[in-house]
Amino acid sequence: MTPGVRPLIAGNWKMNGTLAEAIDLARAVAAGEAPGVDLLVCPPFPHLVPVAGALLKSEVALGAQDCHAAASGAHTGDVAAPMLADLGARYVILGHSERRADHGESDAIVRAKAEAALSAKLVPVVCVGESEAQRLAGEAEAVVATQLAGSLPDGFAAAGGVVAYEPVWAIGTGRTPTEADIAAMHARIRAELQRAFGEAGSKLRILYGGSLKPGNAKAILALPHVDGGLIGGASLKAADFLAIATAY
Ligand SMILES: O=C[C@H](O)COP(=O)(O)O
Repeated sequence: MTPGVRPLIAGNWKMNGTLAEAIDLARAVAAGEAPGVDLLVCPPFPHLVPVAGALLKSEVALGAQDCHAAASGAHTGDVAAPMLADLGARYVILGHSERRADHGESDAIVRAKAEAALSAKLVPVVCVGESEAQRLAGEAEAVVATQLAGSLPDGFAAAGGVVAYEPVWAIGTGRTPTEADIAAMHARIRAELQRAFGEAGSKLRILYGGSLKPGNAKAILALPHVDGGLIGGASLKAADFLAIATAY
């Protein structure tokens, strides 16, 4: 963790669950307690409105998993950032490796989407991370630095933007980098944020994502510059999600 920075524990529900399951999950998370920690859940688009309703009387924030770079227009099947803000979302995940892979999202596209999010007063959660081949080649930090340089827009720091480091090979696999490797990468991301945004970059939240579970959360979340987590699989069980959130 970074001294003086309030941790963020975010659940990325990806493309999972029925509507009834989403509402039950949201209610269970809302009923939990994680003192000193910000909680965020990011359901699939069709579940955003009912989940917003389930979270109404709680402190748990709502986020989406993507937005379009344009504020409106002829983009069949897409969702604009102002629409998300309108229904109560406060955050939007952008540039997740699954979107980079499934939809060919480049750093430039992610940056354009982040600009749209900022314009709509949404906090972007910009994901970066290397492939296994890149890590084995010793390129992990350089790859992530390039992604950050290409993906983060002006105004990112002023809006309290969030970076999520997610090694692609650790997502949904049960594998994680060593604690030393996570700490080294988060230190590098911190240095890049400070280079880009000056002092404001010192306090931006840097999340770790990739097979974060109740069993490894305490050790990983205690590392320097790890200011929370972006959680996939384990966020689909309220007990596991809350166990991670209370691991500090
Ligand atoms: O956005 C979340 C990440 O992709 C991590 O997913 P995971 O916790 O299932 O490995």
